[in-house]
Amino acid sequence: MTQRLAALPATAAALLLLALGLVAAGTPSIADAAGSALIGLVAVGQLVWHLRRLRLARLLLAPALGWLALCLLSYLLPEHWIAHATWNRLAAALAPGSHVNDWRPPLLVVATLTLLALGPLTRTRANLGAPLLLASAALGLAGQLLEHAHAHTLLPQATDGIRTTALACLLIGQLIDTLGGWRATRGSVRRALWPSLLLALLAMAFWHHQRALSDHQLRTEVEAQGQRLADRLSDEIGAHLAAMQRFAASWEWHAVPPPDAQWQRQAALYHRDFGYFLNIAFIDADSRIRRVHPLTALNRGVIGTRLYEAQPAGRQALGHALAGEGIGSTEIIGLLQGQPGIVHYLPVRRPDDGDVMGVVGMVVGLQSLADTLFRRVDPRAVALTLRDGERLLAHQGPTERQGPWRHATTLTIGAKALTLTSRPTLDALLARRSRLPAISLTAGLTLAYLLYLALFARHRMVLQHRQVRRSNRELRREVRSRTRLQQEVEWLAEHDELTRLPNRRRFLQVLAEQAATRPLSVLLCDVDHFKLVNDRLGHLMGDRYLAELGRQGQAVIGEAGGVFARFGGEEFVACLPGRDADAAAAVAERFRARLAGAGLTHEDGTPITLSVGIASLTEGPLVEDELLQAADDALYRAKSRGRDRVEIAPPRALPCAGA
Ligand SMILES: Nc1nc2c(ncn2[C@@H]2O[C@H](COP(=O)(O)OP(=O)(O)OP(=O)(O)O)[C@@H](O)[C@H]2O)c(=O)[nH]1
Repeated sequence: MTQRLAALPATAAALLLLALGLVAAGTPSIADAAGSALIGLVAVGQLVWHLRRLRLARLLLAPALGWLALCLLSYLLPEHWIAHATWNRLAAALAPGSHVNDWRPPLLVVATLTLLALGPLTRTRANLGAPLLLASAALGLAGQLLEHAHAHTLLPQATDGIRTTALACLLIGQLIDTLGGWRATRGSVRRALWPSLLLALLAMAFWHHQRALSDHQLRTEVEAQGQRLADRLSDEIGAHLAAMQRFAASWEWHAVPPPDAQWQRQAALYHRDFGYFLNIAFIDADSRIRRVHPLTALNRGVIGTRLYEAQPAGRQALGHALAGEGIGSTEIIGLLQGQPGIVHYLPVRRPDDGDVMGVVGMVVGLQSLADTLFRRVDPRAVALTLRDGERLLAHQGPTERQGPWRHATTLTIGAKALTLTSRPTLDALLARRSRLPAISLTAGLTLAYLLYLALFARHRMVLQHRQVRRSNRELRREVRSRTRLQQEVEWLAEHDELTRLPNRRRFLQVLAEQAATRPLSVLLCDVDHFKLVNDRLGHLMGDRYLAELGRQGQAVIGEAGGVFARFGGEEFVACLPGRDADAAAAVAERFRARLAGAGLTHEDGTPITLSVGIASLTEGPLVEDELLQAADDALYRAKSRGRDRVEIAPPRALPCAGA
């Protein structure tokens, strides 16, 4: 309860931060709003979870997880399965003009949020992997903080400070709330967490390395592609210079000015092949324009114009060519066609004396040249610019959502060095970007999660097995002690504890077992004046006497093949199967004699004596009570006749068969 309350402020702080961030941004971009909404959804889900409205929390977190799953898929699925453009179309359907990157946070943020959203769904249960999810989320967050040092990557993985802090608040809230729940299984959590966390860390390090490698490769490709493009354009420029020279050389055998029809025909061919030759003119030695192609209304007006006066910017280049010093090229000048361009002047010499009889003027429109050169490049994938220093001469492709890398190279047109810059668009780069790092990260984190589950379950099983073994051992010990007790109880039920002889009950069983044995004698023995022993020597000594008496009797009766038992008090009984009365009397006498020598004496030194009554059965059925009664009667007689003697019950006193 206390933990739950302590977790609430952290989660509430996350929501507050997000709200403040949105308010401070004024009109936030779709990316900002979507990122905050996603974190906010998880935060509200977690807040409700802290309040233990688990069902509602699940309802709130499910859409967030669905959104995150889509983001993850957009990072993982190969381009030929779902193209980057398709994801962009999906994004545009959600909000016109938006792109997939507006709706999906960086991969590391997606991973952290997914792990945080899964936390409440596992409900703090260590056996469902909650500790690893939280620890991996912490790793993801740490990765985002470190990511600020790697801003040169294609897509930085860190989100802004407010959202990163909000994520940290969510993490702290969850940690406070869940820590207590793992106390019961902390041993297993510790065992499972470290190896799997190490695997998660390795997955992140591997992802980072792979991403840097793949970005480096992509960047190298961009540079190579830019260089290939520059080479192609240089070739094209080389081709048009050669064509210009061929064209100028073809007029050396003609009159001045060349015949107009022929001029128009020849120039038209070049104009068709090199569309950026906006005008092709023949200028005589007096710098007057004599022929021009195409014959547009504008061009008709310039025929006869003296270029020295009409075009001061080109005077030097024209003079250079007319003086026979080679091709003269102007600086970049504004053309009548409304675009920047260069005019090349190529001298036409008389074949006999080599004098310059005129020049061919080629007006190259730089925008048209760029259009021709750029035509082979997809304007959606690469933005191209042609610059003269800072001055933009031509541009093709988008100006927004450009990738972070550009390739610049120098193109020389005549004497002019221009800069050609190619910059692939972000979407083109993302479409070409390898999915392998994202797959590595996702697979690594999943493996770490599975490893955690396996190690945790294994450790729990080991503990349970240990517990079962301990219980088994205790159970076996209990069974042994109960068996011992049972045996003792059983023994006590049939024996006398003091003398360790069979008791009355056992004796009666033994007697019953001998029911068919004839002759069968029973001896009832009673210690004489035993009360005196107790009174004078004490009960303890009386007990010792009884125990010794038992041993002596057991020895004598056992020797005779009988059973000796304690009948009660100081009374003993013996059963002698196969012995008649006389044989039993002889055994009784042996017992008395042995007792006399056993050293058991009264206080005055007189030996302890014994009175014995014997009853024998030679025929007929055994009736135990009657046989014992007869022996008791005989004992009584022995007592009354002075004790320390053996008396035999008269045979007639015994029951007869059928009597
Ligand atoms: N120490 C001890 N005394 C016992 C035990 N069982 C019975 N006695 C005693 O045995 C004595 C029996 O006394 P009595 O029955 O009066 O007989 P007696 O003194 O032996 O005299 P007679 O049998 O008539 O010769 C009593 O004092 C009992 O207390 C026992 O287990 N231990």
